[in-house]
Amino acid sequence: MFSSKSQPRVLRQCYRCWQLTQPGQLRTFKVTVVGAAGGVGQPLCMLLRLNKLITELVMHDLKECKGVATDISHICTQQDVKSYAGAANLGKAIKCADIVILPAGLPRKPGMQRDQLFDANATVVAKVTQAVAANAPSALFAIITNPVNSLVPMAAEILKQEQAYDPNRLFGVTTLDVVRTEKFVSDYLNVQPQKVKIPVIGGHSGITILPVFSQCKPVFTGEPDCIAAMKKRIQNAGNEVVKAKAGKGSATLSMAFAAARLMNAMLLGLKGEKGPPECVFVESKVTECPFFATPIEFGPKGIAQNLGLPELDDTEKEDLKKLIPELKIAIDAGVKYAKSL
Ligand SMILES: NC(=O)c1ccc[n+]([C@@H]2O[C@H](COP(=O)([O-])OP(=O)(O)OC[C@H]3O[C@@H](n4cnc5c(N)ncnc54)[C@H](O)[C@@H]3O)[C@@H](O)[C@H]2O)c1
Ligand SMILES: O=C(O)C[C@H](O)C(=O)O
Repeated sequence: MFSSKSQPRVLRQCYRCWQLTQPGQLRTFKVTVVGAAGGVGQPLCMLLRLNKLITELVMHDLKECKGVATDISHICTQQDVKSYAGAANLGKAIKCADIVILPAGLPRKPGMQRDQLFDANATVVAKVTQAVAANAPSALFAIITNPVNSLVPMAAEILKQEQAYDPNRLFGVTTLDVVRTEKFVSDYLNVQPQKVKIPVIGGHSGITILPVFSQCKPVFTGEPDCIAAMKKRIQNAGNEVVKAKAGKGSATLSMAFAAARLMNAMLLGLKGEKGPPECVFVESKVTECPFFATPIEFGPKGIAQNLGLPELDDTEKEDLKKLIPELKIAIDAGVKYAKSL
């Protein structure tokens, strides 16, 4: 185990535990990144080093990630950085984490669909889910690993089997779809991306990704043809990156940015502050799909409020009708797999 504060270890107690014993101290937060040595994991850890709400950043990977952790620990922000390698150390890495974020597993190669990753990545997510149930059942658990549409329902089922399921604490990360949409819309409208607010609902694959242009702020001024083209680009943006990387993986840096943004909203919620809502794939009753991404407000126990379906125009209602059967199939595949374990 690597620890940035490992000298002298005998005299030290965990900074987070020490802080919690101090009168008047605010809550501190431990975030564990599982898959931390990977393409998404490394830049995500770097961005999380900049988050003042995190007091302990723990990196875990099957591979040795001491080098990356040492490197990242030299960034001059106040945080304890630890790293663990190997399946045997997963429990220790996760123990008592406030948030576990999971970018572990295989990325796509050109020509692949996300659901073709299911066989390889279901095993990874299942193992990590069991470890979360055993070591950090109160943690918020955010899954980046693809296919999100199947692996999040699968994780929910495993958590139920382990009697550790709280639907307010399990999330599929779809923030990259929102980040992309904000960027493409801001370029079109010629405004700053930070000024654009637009919900992206549904799931995280093809037509299940539904950007709700009718609710865009500022108002999206494009004609229907332009909206259709932009919607298609958003739904295929993952492919755009996979193709451009030509066999060297899928989106990593933009994903890290998106996940760091989501982590900040969740941490603000945990701290009891009202952060910005973010669209996330969660257990849901807003449509016929048992899991669905809608804008979520975070609080001290995870989901504080699901803001539900935004108002939709006629085209968006049609798109919603089309996406539901596809999303249901993906959800069922995850649940079926979990039940077969
Ligand atoms: N939700 C999204 O929007 C989104 C965006 C980008 C990538 N992804 C997904 O994220 C995943 C990771 O992508 P990447 O580019 O970082 O891949 P990568 O291959 O670069 O990194 C994955 C890392 O996971 C580690 N790993 C594998 N199994 C593990 C286990 N059981 N425990 C701990 N670590 C383990 C590997 O050693 C590796 O370091 C992929 O499934 C990809 O499709 C999702
Ligand atoms: O496209 C992928 O496979 C990775 C990710 O889901 C993305 O949207 O970029």
